[in-house]
Amino acid sequence: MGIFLYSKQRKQRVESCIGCWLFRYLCMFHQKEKMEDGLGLDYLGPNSTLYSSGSLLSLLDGTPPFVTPSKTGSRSELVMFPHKEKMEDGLGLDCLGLSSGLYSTGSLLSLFGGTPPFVTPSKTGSRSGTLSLSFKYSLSLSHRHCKTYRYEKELPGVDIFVCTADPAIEPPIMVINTVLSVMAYDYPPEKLSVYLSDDGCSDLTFYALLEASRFSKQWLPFCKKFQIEPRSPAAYFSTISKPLDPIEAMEWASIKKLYKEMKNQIEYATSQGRISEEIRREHRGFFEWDSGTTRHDHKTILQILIDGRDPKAVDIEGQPLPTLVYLAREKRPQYHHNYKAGAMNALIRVSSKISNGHIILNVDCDMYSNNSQSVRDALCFFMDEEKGHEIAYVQYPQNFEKVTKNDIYSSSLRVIFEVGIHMQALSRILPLLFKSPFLFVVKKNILIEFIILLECLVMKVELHGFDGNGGPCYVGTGCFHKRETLCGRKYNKEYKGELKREKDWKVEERPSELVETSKIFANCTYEENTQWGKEVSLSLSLSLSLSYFLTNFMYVDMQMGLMYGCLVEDIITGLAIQCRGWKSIYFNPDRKSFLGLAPTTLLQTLVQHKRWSEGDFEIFLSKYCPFTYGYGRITPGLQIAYCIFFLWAPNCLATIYYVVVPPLCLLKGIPLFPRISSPWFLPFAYVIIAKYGYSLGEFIWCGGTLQGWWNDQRMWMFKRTTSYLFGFIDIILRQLGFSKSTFVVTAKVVDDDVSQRYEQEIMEFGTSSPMFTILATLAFLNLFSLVGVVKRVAMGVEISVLEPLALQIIHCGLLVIINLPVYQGIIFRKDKGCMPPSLAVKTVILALLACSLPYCV
Ligand SMILES: O=c1ccn([C@@H]2O[C@H](COP(=O)(O)OP(=O)(O)O[C@H]3O[C@H](CO)[C@@H](O)[C@H](O)[C@H]3O)[C@@H](O)[C@H]2O)c(=O)[nH]1
Ligand SMILES: [Mn+2]
Repeated sequence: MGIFLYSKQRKQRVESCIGCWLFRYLCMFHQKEKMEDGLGLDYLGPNSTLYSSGSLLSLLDGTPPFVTPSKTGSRSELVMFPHKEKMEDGLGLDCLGLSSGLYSTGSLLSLFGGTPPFVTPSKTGSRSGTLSLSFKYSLSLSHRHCKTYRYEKELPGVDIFVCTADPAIEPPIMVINTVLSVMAYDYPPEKLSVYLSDDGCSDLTFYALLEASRFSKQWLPFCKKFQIEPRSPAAYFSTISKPLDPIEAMEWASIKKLYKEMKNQIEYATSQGRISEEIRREHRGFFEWDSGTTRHDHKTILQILIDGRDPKAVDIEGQPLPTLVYLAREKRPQYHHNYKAGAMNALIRVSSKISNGHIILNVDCDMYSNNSQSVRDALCFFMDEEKGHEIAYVQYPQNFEKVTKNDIYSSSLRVIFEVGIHMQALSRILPLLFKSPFLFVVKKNILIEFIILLECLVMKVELHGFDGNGGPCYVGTGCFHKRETLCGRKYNKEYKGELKREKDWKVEERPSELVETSKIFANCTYEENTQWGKEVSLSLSLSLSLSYFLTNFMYVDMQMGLMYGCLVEDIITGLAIQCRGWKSIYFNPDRKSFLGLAPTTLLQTLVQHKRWSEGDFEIFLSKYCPFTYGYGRITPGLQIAYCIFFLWAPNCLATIYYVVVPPLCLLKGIPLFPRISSPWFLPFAYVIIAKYGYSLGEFIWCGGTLQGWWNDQRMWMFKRTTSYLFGFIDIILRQLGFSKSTFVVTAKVVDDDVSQRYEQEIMEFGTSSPMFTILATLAFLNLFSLVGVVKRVAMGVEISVLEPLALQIIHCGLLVIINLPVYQGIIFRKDKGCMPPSLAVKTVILALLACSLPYCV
């Protein structure tokens, strides 16, 4: 065991716990190869990859043959060509409106004034050499337009589910901003339905949604008329200042005023904690809340606030509005509500009666849409005539707004989601490079090869790595699903998926009848003796023969909706879908599609990670372990990829060892590592430098700062010694039948002074928590150990005596430096975010006790 096992590494891979560097590199190369031969990543994220390289290379001279990486021949044959053909004949990406997505990804298009021949890779490029640009453009334009028209009509219905759980920690004004942003998608409104699931069953949230339904009549036409982005009013008004155009400016001012009024009213009601009688009388929906209604005990409340079928449901310009529905599913103390998974399943059923959209988008209430094209972009994958039928879901990354520069809590999950901002930088530098004498030395295409290789390397960060092996996991928000795959359908080669099918969805019932008949689907008893949320455990052979028997039948895998009993319902559901043979897509365009709120206090972050690591590890120990359940169903690469997350929790053991044992041994003078003069020191030094160099390089490539990386290292250590430890213990206790898991909803509001400290990147403690007790005790333990060494030196102990302990001293010193914010929080700070004094006393005593341990044995 070496110090290199000391787990401060950022990617939390399996090997950090078991020392399997080899394993890691096998895993990496596997992913890399996938990307290079193009079977994986590029297909699954064609635009992010191809067009980013496209935009870069176009700057050189726009020669498209270089756009496709050379090794992707096989990929191109397999996948890109269908896309390409579609782009050329206008059936695919462009006609669905992805072209605008391409503009926003900074693609070639923007450089050539939208001239399509340059959008597509190699074959088109050579053609464009033979045909004149304008001739081809005018040809494709006419061709394209009629196909666009045809596709527009074929667009499927899309149901959007927004989940909220508690008006106190998820303020209604934030929730409706998310709702408004998704209502304003650039998509035919008659095919769009937005559902808000309120697990808090709060009339405050209902009131906010009612206000939003009124405001949408002005907001939606405004968004569409001026093509604004983002379409969450709060985000729009906080980022975009008054437009210069006088007409737009006037409308801007009036709609801003309207928004402010609405916001004030909602916030006033929220601060009062109740709805006034006057407002109550405005809508009969409020009468559903009677004196007996409590959050955990109430009947189903379902209200269709905008009925898309109603010809009178139009905005101020007479254009139809999307359907808008409020749902608080029934809750009874004797029935487990299964948290978000339960809410989603109720939504799936209720929506199947009301609008039955073929595609379902799921967003958390704190994640607004930042890109009005996202629906059309996602549909390009589903509607692809060659490969679309294989795809179960399209996952966008989770991006966060208001993350501070150095991301003190490391909440942006940069390496997990990021594609590599370096592309933008490179695209600026390269043209200069090519103009330089450097060109004479290195041949242009060799350099291009090199860049592409570099790109492959950098893009190989976690979700992109998944993408190379069959598709990303489902991460709970910003994900488009095919309804039927979410309802348990198994992939079947013969089935080509009929997106048009539900276009004919007609509901004849009157609105009040429709509400009554749909309500039943959200009742507690509805799921009794059904497959919702569960999977019937059949013996393997039986299930195999059944599957065989039912191949042409509909739902084979005996499980419907999101799965219950797991804290990360999203991950396990995605895994189950992939195991049913489906592919998924990771799509990460330059213009972020969704922006959410990251936790802004240390405790929130640690609690969130406890839930994640606990849920993930639980899957690993369950029958859904990717290595056993996934065997033969998903690729080995994907099995390994899942385990990057699933083994977060047990990682705590290695870290705790390295934070506790070396300082204790140092106190007693027991050397644990080789001397600096010994040749055995070299492998240690190599691994430490290589590991941290790699991690730092990766972080910077992904757009982070040096300080950000250091913060990230600290957060990994904190998470591993607290969140993962608690998650690990909870799982063990649960296996033994001692405890039950609970979903602790992350708070989305903090006091002003807390958010001020967050902006100043000052670490927030403020309360007593067992997690802080551990952090502070470990920090003091290392400090005391280091002080012990300094004392020995001061007392005249020769340096040579300490030489065998050199690595341990450095290790301890680094831990002290990384823990500086903890000491500050205990000793130097006096603000409200400091550590409570009682905690300080307790942890110092604990650390002293620990320090005395080596002397007792
Ligand atoms: O009983 C519940 C609990 C939560 N939620 C909603 O679930 C979402 C996620 O909750 P949050 O506290 O924000 O958790 P996060 O850790 O930020 O969420 C991530 O991780 C979760 C799994 O742990 C996924 O469900 C989420 O989609 C994913 O964004 C929120 O919209 C909640 O309103 C419910 O609807 N009902
Ligand atoms: Mn969240």
